[in-house]
Amino acid sequence: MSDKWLPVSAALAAMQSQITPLTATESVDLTVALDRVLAAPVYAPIDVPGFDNSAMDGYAVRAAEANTGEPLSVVGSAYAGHPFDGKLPKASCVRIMTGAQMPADADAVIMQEQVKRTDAAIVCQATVQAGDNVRLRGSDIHQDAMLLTAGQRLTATHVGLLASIGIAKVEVIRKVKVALFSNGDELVQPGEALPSSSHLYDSNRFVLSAMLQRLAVEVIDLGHIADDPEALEAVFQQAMRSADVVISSAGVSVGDADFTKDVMAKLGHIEFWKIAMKPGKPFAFGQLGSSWFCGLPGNPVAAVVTMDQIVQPMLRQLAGEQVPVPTTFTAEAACTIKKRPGRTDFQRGFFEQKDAKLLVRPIGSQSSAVLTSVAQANCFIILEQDRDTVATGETVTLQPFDALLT
Ligand SMILES: Nc1nc2c(c(=O)[nH]1)N[C@H]1C(S)=C(S)[C@@H](COP(=O)(O)OP(=O)(O)OC[C@H]3O[C@@H](n4cnc5c(N)ncnc54)[C@H](O)[C@@H]3O)O[C@H]1N2
Ligand code: MOO
Repeated sequence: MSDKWLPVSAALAAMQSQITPLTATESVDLTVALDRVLAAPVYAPIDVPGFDNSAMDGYAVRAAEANTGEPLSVVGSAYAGHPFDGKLPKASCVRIMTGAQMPADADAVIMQEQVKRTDAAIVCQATVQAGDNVRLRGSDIHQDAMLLTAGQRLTATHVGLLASIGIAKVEVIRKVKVALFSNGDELVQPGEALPSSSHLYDSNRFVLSAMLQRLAVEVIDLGHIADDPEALEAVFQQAMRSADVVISSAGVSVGDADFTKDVMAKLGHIEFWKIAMKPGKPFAFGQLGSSWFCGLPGNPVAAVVTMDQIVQPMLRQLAGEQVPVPTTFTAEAACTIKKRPGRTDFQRGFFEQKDAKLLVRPIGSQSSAVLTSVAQANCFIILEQDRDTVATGETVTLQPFDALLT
């Protein structure tokens, strides 16, 4: 077990080097495919659109005829799903609606606002180019093109794309199973009365479970465990039998009732338990039989930040996802930002655009016990490990809150 404070990048790299992505797959309906990770690439079986069609309500014409200024007789109509039947005679046009198939020998559509219509004919009032307002077959998706790759996490748009090529079921990696429990004699469950002034509500299990739901993992909620080594051992045994990853909150520091680390070390192997980050310094990572273990710190902000920054990439890798590098921006500090060298700070901040500048400032208390600081913020201000206090106007890195925190 490493007793050193690992830099954040080293902790992430150590975890990344050990995780082998799951390979078991399952076929799921498109209606429940959101956020699942694709097990294989998807190739388009058809062109989209499957036929040339109109982008506007108007008239399908031959551009050369439309530009003569001569009337074009309206010989029929085309609606979405009901094409014009037959050929377009000379000097004529077809009334056409958005999405309707183009008559075979028309090459453009003129919007109805740009024609003068009499009972049976139109005169075009604007110059028409061949191809105007025509959506060509295959202009969105080409048949046989690779539309999505293995390891992509399906967004709402991906679900729409899959529907647009007629796919009703997709092969995805099975869900990662995550067992979660909170720990501490002082904790009381929401809905119950606080028995004394030294009790508080168990918020960590709820915020962590909600964050996990955003990652489409299967959460096995093992509830709240007292500060009792035997009870902890029993829950660890149960968790490691049922889950790929066991996540606990609290008990990883050096207090006399911080048993999590000891029980974990007895049942498995702790790889490291200190990260040079603020908040989130005590964070235990290791192996419990064939499961992984992440021991999150008890302080609520530390639990949230380590779940977002440290556990999330690991769960996504395990889920078979090509894990993207988080988006960051360079911003200007709108005020002094206090910092001591030694740990990478993930300060809760608020960024906004002012003229051509992106300005950011810390928000609320930066104590790791104050959850409202996360609730009011829209980003992390990431201050490098060796950095000292930041003066107003200096450049800092900001990371907008991701889906787990919004
Ligand atoms: N001597 C030292 N003391 C502490 C150190 C240290 O390095 N040396 N590190 C501090 C840091 S940093 C953190 S973070 C905490 C982590 O402590 P634990 O993970 O052992 O957690 P606890 O001590 O049990 O609890 C800390 C704090 O969080 C509250 N808590 C715990 N669980 C929940 C929950 N489910 N919902 C809401 N709040 C929770 C708990 O009541 C405590 O107030 O250690 C520092 N100490
Ligand atoms: O990890 Mo602690 O968060 O600095 O309170």
